[in-house]
Amino acid sequence: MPQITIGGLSFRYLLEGPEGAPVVAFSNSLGATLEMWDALLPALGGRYRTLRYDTRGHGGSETRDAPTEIATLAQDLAGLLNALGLGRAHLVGLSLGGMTVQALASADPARPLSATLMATAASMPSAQTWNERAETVRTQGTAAVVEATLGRWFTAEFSQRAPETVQAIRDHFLACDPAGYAVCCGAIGRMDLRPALSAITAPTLVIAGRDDPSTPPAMAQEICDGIPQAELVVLPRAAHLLAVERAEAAGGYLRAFLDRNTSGG
Ligand SMILES: O=C(O)CC1=CCC(=O)O1
Repeated sequence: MPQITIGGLSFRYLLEGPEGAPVVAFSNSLGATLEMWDALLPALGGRYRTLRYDTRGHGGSETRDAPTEIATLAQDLAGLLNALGLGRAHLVGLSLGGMTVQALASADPARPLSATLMATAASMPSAQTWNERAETVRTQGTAAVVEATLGRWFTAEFSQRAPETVQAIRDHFLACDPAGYAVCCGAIGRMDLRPALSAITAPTLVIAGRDDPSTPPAMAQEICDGIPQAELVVLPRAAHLLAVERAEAAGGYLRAFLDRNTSGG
């Protein structure tokens, strides 16, 4: 898979789809990789050029083991789009990826053609909780938190029905660099994007999972309340990693939203 250097760090990415088509860029959640979008992408029907990448410190992307903010993750995404000559794009992120998209869309409102924020939040309690999780992972690896994490990411029903899918996500999570994971925990703990939400002028779709214990629908509602042009969808039978668990449904809402916000769509 290709690598590209942004700000002195090497990032793993995947650019697919017809050249010249509108670009849709995808940003992954904490402890996942660009493969988390595999099941959702077919819903876009080959109409879009899709860019996926591993967030710094995840999968095949490097990180610096130093305090890092969500704004820095947003600069990574902007730098990647610029380096690939892609410019404006529809931005899609889940959880940490959704925080990255909120930060980029508020810092540079002209950048997104639209923003889709899945299972995410503008602030997450509490800094202490995130620091404790970071410390656990630094000292014991991601294995120490994998069971609890998968319990938040998937409903019990889905874990029983799709064990191979869950296993693939588990494998990526276990392979995540502990420092990369911990650095992002610190960024989430310090994050407060709420004052910046009103700067987002792009059409915005917020998708929440009704059964998501990590970023429940109330957090999605808070985002919607802060963004002038936001619409909310709450998916039933969906825990946190709804782009995997409800790939078809989430992909269907995304596709309809993108089509509505693409000229000629
Ligand atoms: O790890 C979790 O359960 C919740 C989470 C917060 C940010 C993210 O990407 O995942």
